[in-house]
Amino acid sequence: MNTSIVKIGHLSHRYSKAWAIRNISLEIIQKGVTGFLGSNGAGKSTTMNILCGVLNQTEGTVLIDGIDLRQHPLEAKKLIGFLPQNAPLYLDLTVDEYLRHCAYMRLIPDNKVKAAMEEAKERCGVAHFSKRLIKNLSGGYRQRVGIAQAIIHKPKLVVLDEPTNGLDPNQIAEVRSLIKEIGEERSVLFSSHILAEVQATCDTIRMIEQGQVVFDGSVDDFNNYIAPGALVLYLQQPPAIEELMAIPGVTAAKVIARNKIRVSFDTTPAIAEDMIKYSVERGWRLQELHLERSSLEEIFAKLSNKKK
Ligand SMILES: Nc1ncnc2c1ncn2[C@@H]1O[C@H](COP(=O)(O)OP(=O)(O)OP(=O)(O)O)[C@@H](O)[C@H]1O
Repeated sequence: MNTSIVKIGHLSHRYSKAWAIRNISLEIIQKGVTGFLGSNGAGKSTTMNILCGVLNQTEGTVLIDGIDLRQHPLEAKKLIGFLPQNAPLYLDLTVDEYLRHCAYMRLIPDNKVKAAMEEAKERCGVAHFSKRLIKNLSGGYRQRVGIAQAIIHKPKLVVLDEPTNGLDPNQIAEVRSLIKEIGEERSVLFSSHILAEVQATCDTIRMIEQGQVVFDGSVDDFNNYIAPGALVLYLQQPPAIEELMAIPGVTAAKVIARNKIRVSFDTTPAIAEDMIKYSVERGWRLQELHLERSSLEEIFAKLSNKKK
Protein backbone atom coordinates (compact mmCIF):
# COMPACT_ATOMS: atom_id res chain seq x y z
CA MET A 1 0.00 0.00 0.00
CA ASN A 2 1.40 3.40 -0.99
CA THR A 3 0.39 5.55 1.99
CA SER A 4 1.49 9.15 2.40
CA ILE A 5 4.95 10.07 3.67
CA VAL A 6 3.86 13.70 4.13
CA LYS A 7 0.53 14.99 5.34
CA ILE A 8 0.22 18.75 5.47
CA GLY A 9 -2.93 20.03 7.13
CA HIS A 10 -4.23 23.61 6.93
CA LEU A 11 -0.74 25.04 6.80
CA SER A 12 -0.37 28.83 6.90
CA HIS A 13 2.63 31.06 7.35
CA ARG A 14 2.96 34.78 7.91
CA TYR A 15 6.42 36.40 7.78
CA SER A 16 5.42 39.79 9.16
CA LYS A 17 1.98 41.01 8.23
CA ALA A 18 1.40 39.33 4.88
CA TRP A 19 0.54 35.63 4.59
CA ALA A 20 3.07 33.78 2.41
CA ILE A 21 0.97 30.60 2.36
CA ARG A 22 -2.60 30.16 3.44
CA ASN A 23 -4.43 27.00 4.43
CA ILE A 24 -2.44 24.50 2.38
CA SER A 25 -3.44 20.86 2.73
CA LEU A 26 -1.76 18.14 0.71
CA GLU A 27 -0.28 14.68 0.86
CA ILE A 28 2.80 13.18 -0.77
CA ILE A 29 3.08 9.49 -1.52
CA GLN A 30 5.80 7.15 -0.15
CA LYS A 31 7.67 6.63 -3.42
CA GLY A 32 8.09 8.53 -6.65
CA VAL A 33 8.79 12.08 -7.70
CA THR A 34 6.41 14.92 -6.95
CA GLY A 35 6.89 18.23 -8.74
CA PHE A 36 6.15 21.39 -6.84
CA LEU A 37 5.18 24.14 -9.25
CA GLY A 38 4.32 27.78 -8.80
CA SER A 39 5.20 31.26 -9.99
CA ASN A 40 7.87 33.36 -8.30
CA GLY A 41 6.77 34.15 -4.78
CA ALA A 42 3.96 31.55 -4.85
CA GLY A 43 5.18 30.09 -1.54
CA LYS A 44 7.11 27.00 -2.65
CA SER A 45 10.26 27.68 -0.60
CA THR A 46 8.22 28.69 2.43
CA THR A 47 6.29 25.39 2.26
CA MET A 48 9.47 23.35 1.73
CA ASN A 49 11.29 25.11 4.56
CA ILE A 50 8.41 24.36 6.92
CA LEU A 51 8.20 20.79 5.66
CA CYS A 52 11.88 20.27 6.48
CA GLY A 53 11.67 21.90 9.91
CA VAL A 54 13.81 24.91 8.95
CA LEU A 55 10.94 27.32 9.54
CA ASN A 56 8.15 27.09 12.10
CA GLN A 57 4.70 27.55 10.62
CA THR A 58 2.26 30.10 11.95
CA GLU A 59 -0.63 27.63 11.75
CA GLY A 60 -1.34 24.06 10.69
CA THR A 61 0.34 20.67 10.99
CA VAL A 62 3.01 18.70 9.18
CA LEU A 63 3.19 14.93 9.66
CA ILE A 64 6.22 13.07 8.30
CA ASP A 65 5.41 9.37 8.16
CA GLY A 66 2.82 10.02 10.85
CA ILE A 67 5.22 11.95 13.13
CA ASP A 68 4.26 15.52 14.01
CA LEU A 69 7.25 17.63 12.93
CA ARG A 70 6.57 20.40 15.43
CA GLN A 71 6.14 18.06 18.40
CA HIS A 72 8.88 15.54 17.57
CA PRO A 73 11.34 17.44 15.36
CA LEU A 74 14.32 15.11 15.86
CA GLU A 75 12.45 11.94 14.95
CA ALA A 76 10.72 13.57 12.00
CA LYS A 77 13.87 15.23 10.63
CA LYS A 78 15.70 11.90 10.58
CA LEU A 79 13.31 10.92 7.80
CA ILE A 80 14.03 13.99 5.68
CA GLY A 81 16.90 15.00 3.41
CA PHE A 82 16.86 18.61 2.24
CA LEU A 83 18.64 20.58 -0.44
CA PRO A 84 17.56 24.20 0.00
CA GLN A 85 17.53 26.73 -2.85
CA ASN A 86 21.08 27.80 -2.03
CA ALA A 87 22.96 24.56 -1.47
CA PRO A 88 24.55 24.60 2.02
CA LEU A 89 28.05 23.69 0.82
CA TYR A 90 31.35 24.52 2.51
CA LEU A 91 33.42 25.53 -0.47
CA ASP A 92 36.79 25.18 1.31
CA LEU A 93 36.19 21.54 2.21
CA THR A 94 36.80 18.60 -0.08
CA VAL A 95 33.81 16.47 -1.09
CA ASP A 96 34.86 13.80 1.43
CA GLU A 97 35.42 16.27 4.26
CA TYR A 98 32.04 17.87 3.61
CA LEU A 99 30.10 14.59 3.39
CA ARG A 100 31.82 13.26 6.54
CA HIS A 101 30.71 16.41 8.35
CA CYS A 102 27.14 15.90 7.03
CA ALA A 103 27.17 12.25 8.11
CA TYR A 104 28.11 13.28 11.68
CA MET A 105 25.45 15.99 11.66
CA ARG A 106 22.97 13.28 10.69
CA LEU A 107 24.11 11.19 13.67
CA ILE A 108 25.27 8.28 11.51
CA PRO A 109 27.31 5.95 13.83
CA ASP A 110 31.13 6.24 13.36
CA ASN A 111 31.49 2.72 12.00
CA LYS A 112 28.88 3.39 9.30
CA VAL A 113 30.05 6.82 8.14
CA LYS A 114 32.49 5.59 5.49
CA ALA A 115 29.99 3.25 3.86
CA ALA A 116 27.28 5.94 3.92
CA MET A 117 29.66 8.43 2.26
CA GLU A 118 30.72 5.96 -0.41
CA GLU A 119 27.14 5.04 -1.22
CA ALA A 120 25.97 8.66 -1.47
CA LYS A 121 28.97 9.59 -3.65
CA GLU A 122 28.45 6.59 -5.89
CA ARG A 123 24.75 7.33 -6.22
CA CYS A 124 25.37 10.95 -7.16
CA GLY A 125 28.33 10.27 -9.44
CA VAL A 126 30.89 12.30 -7.46
CA ALA A 127 33.13 9.47 -6.20
CA HIS A 128 35.93 10.48 -8.57
CA PHE A 129 35.97 13.98 -7.03
CA SER A 130 36.28 12.81 -3.41
CA LYS A 131 39.47 14.74 -2.73
CA ARG A 132 38.56 17.84 -4.70
CA LEU A 133 37.70 21.12 -2.98
CA ILE A 134 34.03 21.91 -3.53
CA LYS A 135 34.90 25.40 -4.77
CA ASN A 136 36.77 23.78 -7.67
CA LEU A 137 33.73 21.78 -8.85
CA SER A 138 31.41 22.89 -11.67
CA GLY A 139 27.84 23.99 -10.84
CA GLY A 140 26.40 20.61 -11.83
CA TYR A 141 28.81 18.68 -9.60
CA ARG A 142 28.27 21.05 -6.68
CA GLN A 143 24.56 20.35 -7.02
CA ARG A 144 25.27 16.61 -7.02
CA VAL A 145 27.24 17.02 -3.79
CA GLY A 146 24.24 18.94 -2.42
CA ILE A 147 22.01 16.01 -3.33
CA ALA A 148 24.53 13.55 -1.83
CA GLN A 149 24.28 15.30 1.55
CA ALA A 150 20.49 15.10 1.27
CA ILE A 151 20.49 11.30 0.85
CA ILE A 152 23.51 10.31 2.98
CA HIS A 153 21.31 9.14 5.88
CA LYS A 154 18.88 7.29 3.52
CA PRO A 155 15.86 9.44 4.35
CA LYS A 156 12.38 8.37 3.31
CA LEU A 157 11.68 11.87 1.95
CA VAL A 158 14.08 13.97 -0.13
CA VAL A 159 13.15 17.63 -0.63
CA LEU A 160 14.98 19.56 -3.35
CA ASP A 161 14.30 23.27 -3.80
CA GLU A 162 14.97 24.17 -7.46
CA PRO A 163 17.85 21.69 -7.81
CA THR A 164 18.50 22.47 -11.49
CA ASN A 165 18.49 26.24 -11.17
CA GLY A 166 21.48 27.80 -12.91
CA LEU A 167 22.71 24.58 -14.52
CA ASP A 168 23.44 24.15 -18.24
CA PRO A 169 21.18 21.83 -20.32
CA ASN A 170 23.51 18.80 -19.99
CA GLN A 171 23.81 19.25 -16.24
CA ILE A 172 20.04 19.67 -15.99
CA ALA A 173 19.51 16.36 -17.82
CA GLU A 174 21.99 14.60 -15.49
CA VAL A 175 20.48 15.99 -12.30
CA ARG A 176 17.00 15.11 -13.61
CA SER A 177 17.90 11.47 -14.17
CA LEU A 178 19.50 11.36 -10.73
CA ILE A 179 16.24 12.66 -9.22
CA LYS A 180 14.29 9.98 -11.09
CA GLU A 181 16.63 7.28 -9.83
CA ILE A 182 16.30 8.47 -6.24
CA GLY A 183 12.51 8.53 -6.70
CA GLU A 184 12.54 4.82 -7.50
CA GLU A 185 13.22 3.93 -3.89
CA ARG A 186 12.03 6.94 -1.88
CA SER A 187 9.78 9.98 -2.11
CA VAL A 188 11.22 13.07 -3.76
CA LEU A 189 9.59 16.48 -3.72
CA PHE A 190 11.25 19.01 -5.95
CA SER A 191 10.36 22.50 -7.00
CA SER A 192 10.99 23.97 -10.40
CA HIS A 193 9.87 26.75 -12.70
CA ILE A 194 10.59 24.63 -15.74
CA LEU A 195 7.37 22.98 -16.84
CA ALA A 196 8.97 20.56 -19.27
CA GLU A 197 11.29 19.43 -16.50
CA VAL A 198 8.42 18.72 -14.13
CA GLN A 199 6.56 16.91 -16.91
CA ALA A 200 9.60 14.78 -17.78
CA THR A 201 10.64 13.93 -14.24
CA CYS A 202 7.54 13.70 -12.07
CA ASP A 203 4.77 11.25 -11.36
CA THR A 204 2.52 13.79 -9.68
CA ILE A 205 2.31 17.57 -9.53
CA ARG A 206 1.31 19.97 -6.79
CA MET A 207 0.98 23.59 -7.84
CA ILE A 208 0.51 26.55 -5.56
CA GLU A 209 -0.26 30.16 -6.39
CA GLN A 210 -0.38 33.04 -3.96
CA GLY A 211 0.07 30.63 -1.12
CA GLN A 212 -2.79 28.27 -2.04
CA VAL A 213 -3.01 24.90 -3.78
CA VAL A 214 -4.39 25.30 -7.32
CA PHE A 215 -3.55 21.84 -8.68
CA ASP A 216 -3.05 18.43 -7.09
CA GLY A 217 -2.93 15.45 -9.43
CA SER A 218 -1.01 13.32 -11.90
CA VAL A 219 1.10 14.63 -14.79
CA ASP A 220 -1.61 13.33 -17.17
CA ASP A 221 -4.30 15.24 -15.28
CA PHE A 222 -2.11 18.33 -15.54
CA ASN A 223 -1.62 17.88 -19.29
CA ASN A 224 -5.36 17.45 -19.77
CA TYR A 225 -6.34 20.24 -17.41
CA ILE A 226 -7.65 22.31 -20.31
CA ALA A 227 -10.04 20.19 -22.38
CA PRO A 228 -9.10 20.27 -26.05
CA GLY A 229 -11.28 22.63 -28.08
CA ALA A 230 -10.04 21.97 -31.61
CA LEU A 231 -9.35 19.16 -34.05
CA VAL A 232 -6.93 19.22 -36.95
CA LEU A 233 -8.15 17.23 -39.96
CA TYR A 234 -6.10 16.17 -42.94
CA LEU A 235 -8.56 15.43 -45.76
CA GLN A 236 -7.81 14.43 -49.33
CA GLN A 237 -11.18 15.77 -50.55
CA PRO A 238 -11.95 18.57 -48.08
CA PRO A 239 -15.50 19.94 -48.10
CA ALA A 240 -16.38 23.65 -48.20
CA ILE A 241 -15.88 25.45 -44.88
CA GLU A 242 -19.65 26.15 -44.80
CA GLU A 243 -20.36 22.39 -44.82
CA LEU A 244 -18.12 21.90 -41.77
CA MET A 245 -19.64 24.89 -40.02
CA ALA A 246 -23.09 23.34 -40.43
CA ILE A 247 -22.10 20.31 -38.29
CA PRO A 248 -23.68 20.51 -34.80
CA GLY A 249 -21.09 21.54 -32.16
CA VAL A 250 -18.63 23.10 -34.63
CA THR A 251 -17.94 26.75 -33.77
CA ALA A 252 -15.23 27.58 -36.34
CA ALA A 253 -13.38 25.99 -39.25
CA LYS A 254 -10.26 27.31 -40.95
CA VAL A 255 -7.93 26.05 -43.65
CA ILE A 256 -4.41 26.08 -42.11
CA ALA A 257 -2.50 24.36 -44.93
CA ARG A 258 -3.24 22.44 -48.12
CA ASN A 259 -5.89 19.82 -47.22
CA LYS A 260 -5.49 20.66 -43.54
CA ILE A 261 -8.37 22.22 -41.61
CA ARG A 262 -8.62 23.24 -37.95
CA VAL A 263 -12.12 22.69 -36.62
CA SER A 264 -13.01 24.32 -33.31
CA PHE A 265 -15.84 22.91 -31.29
CA ASP A 266 -17.72 23.54 -28.10
CA THR A 267 -18.01 20.83 -25.48
CA THR A 268 -19.36 18.18 -27.89
CA PRO A 269 -17.68 14.96 -26.64
CA ALA A 270 -18.10 12.84 -29.80
CA ILE A 271 -16.85 15.35 -32.35
CA ALA A 272 -13.93 13.20 -33.51
CA GLU A 273 -16.25 10.24 -34.06
CA ASP A 274 -18.71 12.49 -35.91
CA MET A 275 -15.96 13.73 -38.22
CA ILE A 276 -14.91 10.19 -39.10
CA LYS A 277 -18.53 9.27 -39.79
CA TYR A 278 -19.13 12.34 -42.01
CA SER A 279 -15.86 11.76 -43.84
CA VAL A 280 -16.95 8.23 -44.75
CA GLU A 281 -20.50 9.28 -45.67
CA ARG A 282 -19.50 12.34 -47.69
CA GLY A 283 -16.26 11.09 -49.23
CA TRP A 284 -13.82 13.61 -47.64
CA ARG A 285 -11.12 10.91 -47.52
CA LEU A 286 -9.82 11.52 -44.01
CA GLN A 287 -6.10 10.77 -43.74
CA GLU A 288 -5.29 12.10 -40.30
CA LEU A 289 -7.07 13.58 -37.29
CA HIS A 290 -5.71 14.86 -33.99
CA LEU A 291 -6.92 16.85 -31.03
CA GLU A 292 -5.11 20.11 -30.44
CA ARG A 293 -3.99 20.15 -26.81
CA SER A 294 -3.03 23.23 -24.84
CA SER A 295 0.65 23.84 -24.25
CA LEU A 296 2.07 23.41 -20.75
CA GLU A 297 2.57 27.16 -20.60
CA GLU A 298 -1.13 27.76 -21.32
CA ILE A 299 -2.09 25.32 -18.56
CA PHE A 300 0.35 26.95 -16.13
CA ALA A 301 -1.04 30.40 -16.99
CA LYS A 302 -4.62 29.21 -16.53
CA LEU A 303 -3.82 27.66 -13.15
CA SER A 304 -1.83 30.74 -12.10
CA ASN A 305 -4.81 32.92 -12.89
CA LYS A 306 -7.07 30.81 -10.71
CA LYS A 307 -5.89 32.82 -7.71
CA LYS A 308 -5.85 36.26 -9.40
N1 LIG B 1 12.05 35.95 5.01
C1 LIG B 1 10.98 36.52 4.45
N2 LIG B 1 10.44 37.66 4.98
C2 LIG B 1 9.33 38.23 4.45
N3 LIG B 1 8.68 37.77 3.38
C3 LIG B 1 9.17 36.66 2.79
C4 LIG B 1 10.34 35.99 3.30
N4 LIG B 1 10.57 34.91 2.52
C5 LIG B 1 9.61 34.90 1.56
N5 LIG B 1 8.76 35.95 1.73
C6 LIG B 1 7.58 36.24 0.91
O1 LIG B 1 6.71 35.13 0.98
C7 LIG B 1 6.11 34.88 -0.29
C8 LIG B 1 6.43 33.44 -0.72
O2 LIG B 1 7.85 33.35 -0.97
P1 LIG B 1 8.59 31.99 -1.33
O3 LIG B 1 10.05 32.27 -1.36
O4 LIG B 1 8.10 30.93 -0.42
O5 LIG B 1 8.04 31.72 -2.80
P2 LIG B 1 8.62 30.76 -3.95
O6 LIG B 1 7.42 30.15 -4.57
O7 LIG B 1 9.64 29.84 -3.40
O8 LIG B 1 9.29 31.79 -4.94
P3 LIG B 1 10.57 31.60 -5.91
O9 LIG B 1 10.15 30.66 -6.96
O10 LIG B 1 10.77 33.00 -6.44
O11 LIG B 1 11.70 31.11 -5.07
C9 LIG B 1 6.66 35.95 -1.24
O12 LIG B 1 5.72 36.99 -1.29
C10 LIG B 1 7.93 36.40 -0.56
O13 LIG B 1 8.21 37.74 -0.88
